[in-house]
This record gives sequence, structure tokens and C-alpha cells, in this order.
Amino acid sequence: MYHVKEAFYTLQGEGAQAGRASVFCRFTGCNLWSGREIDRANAQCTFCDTDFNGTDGVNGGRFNTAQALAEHIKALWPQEANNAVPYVVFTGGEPLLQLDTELIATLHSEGFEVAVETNGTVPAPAGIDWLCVSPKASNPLAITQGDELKLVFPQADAPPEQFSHLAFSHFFLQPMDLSAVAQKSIATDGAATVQATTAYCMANPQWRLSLQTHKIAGFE
Ligand SMILES: C[S@@+](CC[C@H](N)C(=O)[O-])C[C@H]1O[C@@H](n2cnc3c(N)ncnc32)[C@H](O)[C@@H]1O
Ligand SMILES: Nc1nc2[nH]cc(C(=O)O)c2c(=O)[nH]1
Ligand code: SF4
Ligand SMILES: [Mg+2]
Repeated sequence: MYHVKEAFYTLQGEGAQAGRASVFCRFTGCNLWSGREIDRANAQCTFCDTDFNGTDGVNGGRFNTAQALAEHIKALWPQEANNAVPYVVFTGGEPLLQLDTELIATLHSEGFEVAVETNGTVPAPAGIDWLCVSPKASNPLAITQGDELKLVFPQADAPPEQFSHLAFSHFFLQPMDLSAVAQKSIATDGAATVQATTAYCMANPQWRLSLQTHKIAGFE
């Protein structure tokens, strides 16, 4: 059984695939935070910008089989888009608590490329086409290679230098956005955070700036 918070057609807003048409499938639940505000300050990941609990979002629900979820995802891809490769991004919550080889294989047989946004603490199933790892504080990584390492910056317990030698093809720093976080424990000047991230990338050109373009442009 797969639990899905929401699923929708949009553009990837972040990182190396920013701007690419994508079906987003947001799985319910995470291993680093309960998703309840009352637990945020003591969670292993404290700055999450996402509501991932329940199955009550747009196109959310419970799916008994990989085939049922794959068909649900396929129906969100525009049928007239014949000369583009269909692309699905699994996120959450933590998608690797639920994504398995059967669902990946089923989507491949429907012609999809499969991307994942993960915190990297859970091993990845085989067959993922685009793997983006976003480390969280001092939580140890179970995944140390992939396509893209996208670090939210700054994190006191996760400086970029700690990850710069890992086997990823792209390295991104994404400014921490606390504008939607109710219980603010860290400095919240968004402009200063973007400036500090820009300065780090200019001083360390291995790293590129990732802005959350969906928040700037106002889409989901
Ligand atoms: C909501 S997470 C879900 C996937 C997975 N649990 C993870 O953390 O990568 C999706 C992406 O949003 C990023 N993110 C979460 N909260 C953020 C925030 N407040 N500011 C900037 N990026 C954030 C994460 O680091 C991750 O790259
Ligand atoms: N447009 C858009 N791009 C995204 N990239 C990563 C997201 C996520 O929440 O995982 C996300 C999201 O929620 N929306
Ligand atoms: S690991 Fe990802 S989904 Fe979980 S709380 Fe952190 S940012 Fe949110
Ligand atoms: Mg998001």
C-alpha cells in the first residue's frame, strides 16, 4: 500500500532539472520529522517547508498496487505531449520510505523517467533515473552518490565542505526559506540567507545556486 499526500503536474522548481515539466508525487510521512509543528524544534530536520501528513491533498490517496499508482501518475501527464519524455518526481515527506523497484519498473514500462528528492538517510532502490540527495544536519547519509547533491544552506551541522568530495555530478546550495515556518528558531532574514548562499557559491565555484523558482513564480 502506498500513501500519497498529493500529486500534481507542474515544473520542477529546483536544482539541475529546474524548469522541466514533471508530475510530482508527494508521499506521506518522513523519518526526520513527524510533520507536527509541536515537534519541529526537537526534530532531526527542523526547517521543512512542506505539509506531508495524511492523504488529503490534491490527487492524494491510498494505492493498493504499483500499477494503480502508476496509472494515477500517468493520468496527470498531458496526453498531447507526445514528443517529450514523461517525467515523475517522487518527493515527500521522505519518498524512499515507500518507493520500491516494482513502482519504478511499472513507471518505466509506461515510458516515464523517475526522479527522486531524498534526505539521503534511507538506501535507494535500483533503477532511479535522477537521484537528488539533500542532507539534513548531522543525520548520517546512506546514499553517498547520485546525480545531484542539493544542500539547504546554511545548516550549522551540515557545512558544504562535508559533502564536496562525494560522488555526485552536480552540487547545489539552496537558501533556507523560513518564511512559511511558524516556529522560528534560526535567523529568518531571507534576503541575507540568499546573499550568504550567493557569496559561498562565488567563493567555491564547485557549488551552484539553486533558487526555489516555484516560490518566486508562484506555482506549486
Ligand atoms: C520537502 S523535501 C522532501 C524530500 C526529502 N525529504 C528531502 O528532504 O530531500 C524537498 C526539498 O525541499 C528542500 N527544503 C525543505 N525545506 C526547505 C526550506 N525551508 N528551504 C529550502 N529548501 C527546503 C529539501 O531540502 C529538499 O531538497
Ligand atoms: N515546483 C516544485 N518543485 C519542487 N522541487 C522539489 C519540491 C519538493 O517539495 O520536493 C518541489 C515542489 O514542491 N514544487
Ligand atoms: S527530511 Fe525532507 S520531508 Fe523530512 S522534514 Fe526534512 S525537508 Fe521535510
Ligand atoms: Mg517543495
